[in-house]
Amino acid sequence: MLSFIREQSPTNLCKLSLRLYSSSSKKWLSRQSNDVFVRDARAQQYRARSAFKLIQLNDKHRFLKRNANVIELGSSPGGWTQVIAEKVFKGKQKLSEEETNVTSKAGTVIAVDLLPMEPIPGVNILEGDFLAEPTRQSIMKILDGKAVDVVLSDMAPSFSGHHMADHARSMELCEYALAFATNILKKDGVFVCKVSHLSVYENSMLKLTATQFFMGGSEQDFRQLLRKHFETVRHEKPKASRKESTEGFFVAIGFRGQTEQPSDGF
Ligand SMILES: C[S@@+](CC[C@H](N)C(=O)[O-])C[C@H]1O[C@@H](n2cnc3c(N)ncnc32)[C@H](O)[C@@H]1O
Repeated sequence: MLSFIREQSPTNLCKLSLRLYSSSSKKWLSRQSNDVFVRDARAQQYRARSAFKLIQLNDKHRFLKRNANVIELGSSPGGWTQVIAEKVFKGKQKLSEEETNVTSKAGTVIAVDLLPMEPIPGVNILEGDFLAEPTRQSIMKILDGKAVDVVLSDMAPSFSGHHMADHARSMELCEYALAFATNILKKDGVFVCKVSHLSVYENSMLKLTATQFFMGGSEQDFRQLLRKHFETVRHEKPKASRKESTEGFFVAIGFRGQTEQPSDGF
């Protein structure tokens, strides 16, 4: 491959990259227009097709309940948050825009992301790094001592393109999220976390196709850790998660309760 690139003149390389670029953007456009979840997300006014991943996880495991206290990590642009708000505030009179960023008497939803996010009625949106102390302090302030029913993490690092490094960073975010969850969840609480699996790639002429996923050592260790804290641990790949995507989700149900002295979660 490298020798092929070296043999090309600068003009040829330019033409080649333009062809590749336009063919990959065409592919992306055609994938978007043929994707049933993209269409459904538009029809149902979800901000992202990812909303259906959470809908499918919840349809199977039923962890989002009316009036629950829910913390979502990695929430922007807000597809998951819309689903969470629908379930938690279900049956309540439609919350108005003014009720954004308030603590509801019954049911609190806190959505955290590095990126800004459009408001969702009833939801407390925190823009900040979940790993930073001030962000966690803001979460605790909003909770005001309330026990948490569900912690979800759809956090993903900015991908560097180096798969092993991206995988390691993604697992690190999972570990931080779990440490935090085990400090604030109530007994029998639920933790849902996205993981990015290692993959075996079929690499042909600048076409990268993930063909197989497997759990590396760090995911096995993480699953063991989840088993230590939760009664039931399931690995899920909802239909809405693209086959070629290396992502998967752990759903951990039945938090056994805090065993050690609570720390700040890290
Ligand atoms: C896949 S997106 C989330 C999509 C969202 N669940 C939805 O349905 O719209 C992953 C998000 O994780 C966020 N993220 C990554 N690291 C973070 C961190 N340390 N603190 C807060 N958010 C983080 C990113 O900014 C990004 O918006």
